[in-house]
Amino acid sequence: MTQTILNVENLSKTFSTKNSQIDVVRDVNFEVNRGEIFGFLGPNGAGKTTTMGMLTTQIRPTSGEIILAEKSIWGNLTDTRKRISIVTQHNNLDRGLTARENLLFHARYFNLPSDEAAKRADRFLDLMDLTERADDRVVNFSGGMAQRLKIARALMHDPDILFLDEPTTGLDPQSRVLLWEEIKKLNAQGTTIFLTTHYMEEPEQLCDRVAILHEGQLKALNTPEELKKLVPGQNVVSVRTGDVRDELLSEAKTLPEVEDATAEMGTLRFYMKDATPDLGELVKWLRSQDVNILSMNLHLSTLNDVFVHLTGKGLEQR
Ligand SMILES: Nc1ncnc2c1ncn2[C@@H]1O[C@H](COP(=O)(O)OP(=O)(O)OP(=O)(O)O)[C@@H](O)[C@H]1O
Repeated sequence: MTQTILNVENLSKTFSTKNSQIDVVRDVNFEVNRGEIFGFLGPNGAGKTTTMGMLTTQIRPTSGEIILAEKSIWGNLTDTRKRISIVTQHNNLDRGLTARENLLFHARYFNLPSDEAAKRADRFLDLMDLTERADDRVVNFSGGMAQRLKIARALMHDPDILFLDEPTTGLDPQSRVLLWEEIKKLNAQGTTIFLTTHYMEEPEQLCDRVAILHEGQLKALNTPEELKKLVPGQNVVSVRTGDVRDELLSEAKTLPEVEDATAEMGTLRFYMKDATPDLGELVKWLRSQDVNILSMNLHLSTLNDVFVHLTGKGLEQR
């Protein structure tokens, strides 16, 4: 049976600056199930880090409630902080210590007996593929290794839920894929994971469910497969062109094969009705409209298409 570990109810955060107030998170509601990988997807500035800050007791909400395992997170902060763990975007490892020393130091902070700490350090170094580098100083680690070590450290006190803030930002593609594999392994061993990301591939690869955040509001929440069904036709033709005129878009929407059309940053997107659309007809029409086609591709809908469909903007766009 599905068990809820985290309930977020009517969560809002307004920051006050000198001249104005900014509503960064606006009445957000969701639940995270025990054992799942829950993704929080949105472009830069959507409010993901602020939400994570509230879920991990680092930022006080303006209003709303956060319940972890049936208790308000604000009731007993020491207890809450034992039950959660967060891996932030900053490299806050002690670079002068070895990988293993970083883990043992963290364990001391949580008062773990030293034999238990040593066992756990071995286990998590192994899980994160760092055993061979366990006694090397962190100063020599690559970005991917440092990120894996931060996750190993976060596991040392056996949290109920692990928060990962944009875990693969700044990593090269190979390290990103490796980290995805480590996260999957970790989840297969029972760890509940909440992760924020602005990469659409990440939740497609990793997450059981994904919440889509735009300008502080939750736009949709479901499995990646169900979210993709929100895109009409589920087949998308993207045409990159320098020139996207308003009248072009409204005419595109009336084409017989086209269910819907959007434009963002010099790219026209045609949501096709048919699974095997006649691209020749589309090209003919684009030429008749004097559209300069820089590139064109047909793909099954992605989470970026879902985002564009819901917000009119791409994930790369603010
Ligand atoms: N302490 C603060 N005071 C004022 N504004 C803030 C503060 N913290 C964040 N913001 C603003 O809130 C908005 C959302 O920021 P947040 O970092 O939560 O977004 P994000 O989705 O995590 O994006 P990113 O990936 O860029 O971190 C941004 O416009 C940011 O400038």
